Amino acid sequence: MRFNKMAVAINPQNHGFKQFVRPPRCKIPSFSQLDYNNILESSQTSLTHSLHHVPFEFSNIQKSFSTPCLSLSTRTEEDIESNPRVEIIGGHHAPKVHALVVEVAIAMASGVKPELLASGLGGAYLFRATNGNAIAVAKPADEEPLALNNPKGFAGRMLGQPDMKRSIKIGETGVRESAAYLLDHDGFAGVPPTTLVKFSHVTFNINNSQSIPTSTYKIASLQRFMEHDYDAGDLGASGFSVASIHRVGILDIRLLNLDRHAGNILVKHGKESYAVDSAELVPIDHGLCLPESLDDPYFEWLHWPQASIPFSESEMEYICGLDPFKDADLLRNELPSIRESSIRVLVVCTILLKQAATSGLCLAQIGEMMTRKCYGGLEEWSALEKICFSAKVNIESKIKEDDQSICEEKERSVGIFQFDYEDGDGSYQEDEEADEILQGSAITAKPPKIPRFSSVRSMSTIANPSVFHYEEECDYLNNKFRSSDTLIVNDGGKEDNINDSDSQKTSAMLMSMSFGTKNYKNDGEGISFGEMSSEQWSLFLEVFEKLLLEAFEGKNCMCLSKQRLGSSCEF
Ligand SMILES: Nc1ncnc2c1ncn2[C@@H]1O[C@H](COP(=O)(O)OP(=O)(O)OP(=O)(O)O)[C@@H](O)[C@H]1O
Repeated sequence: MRFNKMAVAINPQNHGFKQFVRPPRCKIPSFSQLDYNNILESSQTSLTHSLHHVPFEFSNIQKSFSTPCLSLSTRTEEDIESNPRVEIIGGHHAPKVHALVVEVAIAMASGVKPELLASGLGGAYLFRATNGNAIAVAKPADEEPLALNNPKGFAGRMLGQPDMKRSIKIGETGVRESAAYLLDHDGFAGVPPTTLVKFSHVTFNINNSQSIPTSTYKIASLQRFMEHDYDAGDLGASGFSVASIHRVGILDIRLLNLDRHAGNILVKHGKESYAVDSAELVPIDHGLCLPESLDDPYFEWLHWPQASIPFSESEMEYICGLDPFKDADLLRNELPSIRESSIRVLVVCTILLKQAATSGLCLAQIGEMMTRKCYGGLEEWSALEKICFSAKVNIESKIKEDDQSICEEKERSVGIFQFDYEDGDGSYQEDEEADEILQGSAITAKPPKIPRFSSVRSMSTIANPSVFHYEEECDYLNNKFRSSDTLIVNDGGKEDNINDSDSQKTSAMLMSMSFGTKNYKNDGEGISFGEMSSEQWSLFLEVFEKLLLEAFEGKNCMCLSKQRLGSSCEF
């Protein structure tokens, strides 16, 4: 097929592609003259890019050679229904993705079939144009590593079950690929155009063993194919520029990338061949970004010397310009299937990046703060996790105090049982005494009682987290949660034992800590933020930012970079 015989027209009324009938002797612009991107982006088309919507003029393709969809006039509805199709289903407003989808649609219309790529653990397929040039890489959700239809022998789990990482569910990596591209503002890190699509009637892998009826469509990520010479694993890092590594690292920190191994950085040499610094790095494979809880990231660049060089002025400008709340809204609008818990991880990590960079930390130091350590087979929480845990405990105690005040207020206003709590002078008794009264009392209906936290810690801790101490707070919580006979009466009057579910988990978590060294051991569950109400979330962020500031005190990037680089390393 010669592309200069093809024309694309947009119908502004329905924002879709309109069948295009060329008037006689009308000049058709050549493919190169068509500014694909501008036409497609300005149309704001967000509808199906199905083949029967894409108009073609095929001058040199024989009908017998092509797929039925090429003959617009003779197609029946049935033909059209079974034609291969591709449509965008997430990230509609990302730049350059409409053009990509159209190119793939055209290729499919020409009978091109996706080719399974050998590398990677998941099903990744290459789409080529009819001239053989690679256009895009598609990764169907049900062919991810461990998923049902994985073509490389790593199948078995149902969609929605935990992926290779517990904090990401199977079948949900494609949406993360699309998110990474959306969040890579102005192509800062160079993530190739990526979108979430639905392929219908396209031949991908189906494992025969499954008894479930097969569907005619697959959800997949679709990414622009990037020409490259190697991946970073084939080369030493010394040929990469500081800037190119920083850009990838900044993205990984914001997105808490759990999978930045060297194979996920493509390397393209500059025109002036193999000169140092001329290599362009292209980050791919962002399926394990934005976990639903804090997790252990993998940053290949962490020990590359370039990561210890301070951020440049322009990098600082980019970092300072990041707005985590705008980014969160962008994801909510463009990719509604991304869970709030993942969006909150993005917010936390972006705040960390911004504060750390303004405090003078370099990429390696920030990456280290986010990475768990392993001692003798035991995993220790990362510094970021410790700070988040601390902020969570801090706000939990405030929330419980608030709940308690509400309960007390209720009691006062109802006016019953009040005598049980009051001293002779009418003042309220301290926790222990009140507990004794409650447990020993013969009253049938117990008033609501929530475990209290030290009143001394109350609001002042929230207002000034610097007075918060892990040991004090955690010892207190441990003691509280250890007493199995403590009861809560919730609003509905139903009794719950405090030793179940969340409280038990919290208790176990607290018990597993070594307070002397603050070597908090990880119990496998990451810290998550999804369960917080919006008020709790705002409060959490307030405390988190204050604790972060404290953590950065005394750290100096330059000292560390000297240590790391020695004297022979120059960039
Ligand atoms: N945008 C792209 N441009 C060029 N090549 C690509 C692109 N995306 C993927 N590839 C190629 O396809 C291979 C598999 O892709 P990818 O790493 O994304 O798949 P995966 O199954 O998620 O891999 P992994 O096992 O690392 O999780 C890559 O190693 C790379 O060679």
